[in-house]
Amino acid sequence: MDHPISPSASDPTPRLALRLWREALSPYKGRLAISFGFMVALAGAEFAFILATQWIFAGLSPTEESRFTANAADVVVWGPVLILVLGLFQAAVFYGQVVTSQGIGISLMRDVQQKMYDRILTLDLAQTEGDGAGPLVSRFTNDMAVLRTSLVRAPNGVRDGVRLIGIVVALVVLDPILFLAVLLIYPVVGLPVTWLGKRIRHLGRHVQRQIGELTGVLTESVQGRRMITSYRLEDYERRRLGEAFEERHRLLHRLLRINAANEPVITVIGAVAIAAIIGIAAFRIDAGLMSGADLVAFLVAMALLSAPARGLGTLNAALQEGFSALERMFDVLDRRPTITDRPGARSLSLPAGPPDIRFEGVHFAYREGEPILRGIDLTVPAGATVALVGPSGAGKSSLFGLIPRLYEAESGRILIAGQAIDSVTLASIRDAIALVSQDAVLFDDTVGANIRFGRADADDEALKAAAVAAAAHDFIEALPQGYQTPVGERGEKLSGGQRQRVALARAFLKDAPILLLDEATAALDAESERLIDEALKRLAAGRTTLVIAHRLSTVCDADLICVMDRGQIVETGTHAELVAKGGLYARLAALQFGEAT
Ligand SMILES: Nc1ncnc2c1ncn2[C@@H]1O[C@H](COP(=O)(O)OP(=O)(O)OP(=O)(O)O)[C@@H](O)[C@H]1O
Repeated sequence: MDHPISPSASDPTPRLALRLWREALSPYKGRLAISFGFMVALAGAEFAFILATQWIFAGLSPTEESRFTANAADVVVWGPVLILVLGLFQAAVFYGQVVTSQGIGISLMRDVQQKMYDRILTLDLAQTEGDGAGPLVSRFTNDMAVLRTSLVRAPNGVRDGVRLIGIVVALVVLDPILFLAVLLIYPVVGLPVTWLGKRIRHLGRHVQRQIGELTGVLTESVQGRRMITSYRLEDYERRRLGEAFEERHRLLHRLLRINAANEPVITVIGAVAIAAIIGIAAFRIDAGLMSGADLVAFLVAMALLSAPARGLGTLNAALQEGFSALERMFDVLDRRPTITDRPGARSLSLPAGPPDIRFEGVHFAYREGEPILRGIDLTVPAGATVALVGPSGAGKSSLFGLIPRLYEAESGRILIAGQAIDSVTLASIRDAIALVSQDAVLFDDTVGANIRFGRADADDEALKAAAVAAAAHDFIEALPQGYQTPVGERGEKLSGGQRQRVALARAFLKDAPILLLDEATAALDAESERLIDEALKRLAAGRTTLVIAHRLSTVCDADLICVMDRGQIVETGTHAELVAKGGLYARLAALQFGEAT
């Protein structure tokens, strides 16, 4: 696996942002431009709103001669209209901005999801199975959720930035000197708020930790009732728990006081700031450098400033979280499969009849140093049925997995019709193999669709013929919607035996020359067992079949039985030969098939 993007000492954010742009955002250039246009329009509307208040208040200020100034008549008519129009315009661009920019986020998520899934489909099984599956699924669930939050907040942050610029320009236009004064005042009055915020977070963590400790003590104490009662430790425990309850009470009270102080402190600070502004403004108005209307507009602008300023304050945290989720998602996109077609690989060329399969000195391990298959030599003659038996963990399923190249052998060769499987294309090998596994994997679709996975272009006649051959047609016809009946998640609406027959029908439809059959271990009722047995016989006829056998009837019918133990083939022969030999098979058969042997 290569990981070009890995956490490093240097800040990965610029690199991630660049990559996000190149691989995900650039197709949305047009929509991004529109969305930015809306943001600028919104900022413009706010700017206009501030100046409109100034114009209105300038018009409505009483003068000595009359109750209104000269342009009052205009203001009385047009003031309300202007505010209304600006409000409507703001509402419309706000809506447009949210829909376009968050719409881009939603589309981007779909793209990344699709890309990740496409990548996963190409990966080796080893990279996605077992331990690998959980983290991969979490890329789609947890990381996607985090990314979604960021994708909502990032455009809001840009919008807040643009709005802030508009408001600051308005403040400068109204009175640059007063604006400078605000710039100096704000950091000073802002300090207590920051300090309070830190205290609240600190205390909050403390409370969380104490709750954890208390839970531990409580659990210990409640579970230890037997001990407490028999040793009469009640008083000791009451004191011990009492101290913990008291500590919690004390912490919660502190948190309460500090939380309760938060709002009042903000109010006081706001009052101090506004008082300072009014104080300074009073001097400037008195000196004729500023009008009362300027001051009103200035205060309106200050009020408008707080929302975008708060939004920008929390933007960074949201972005950082989003980027780390994105990094983990890119990591999936950067993975590469190791089992691939060799350059210039040709299709497997198949003989007219079924092909033979040969294993030559095959060694295999999932992890280095833990060999699973150790020197497998095995020939499955063309058209024959070979049964694999052996204790659990012997390596039977692993041997199966090597044939369609789900996993790669460490050494040795596997040949189909004389061609090494790693020299031909993956698609042609997988086309030549029908796999019927014991868990009979069905997807949440109709019965018909599940069979058709065998061969997508099969017509209804072929579909029905396959179902008949698999002894599935009758039960399917009896379902409420016949072939159109949904099977439910993992085929839960069908019985175990029915699921297996659907899986068999799929293999009939695929009509591949090689059959890999992993028999069900779960017991079926006698009727299902008989139907499946007969279907299997029909399916194996004229194909080269390798079967992991769990049933007596299968081993008795096999041309050859290979007994595996700890990664090796330890015995081969027919059922009768192996029973007579009295080795591992004889013991296994006695255990597994009981008196039947
Ligand atoms: N995907 C995997 N990753 C790592 N180890 C695995 C994996 N699959 C199987 N193994 C290990 O390989 C060994 C052989 O397993 P395998 O499934 O091939 O045996 P089996 O003979 O088919 O057993 P069973 O009849 O129980 O299915 C076991 O020790 C198992 O734990």
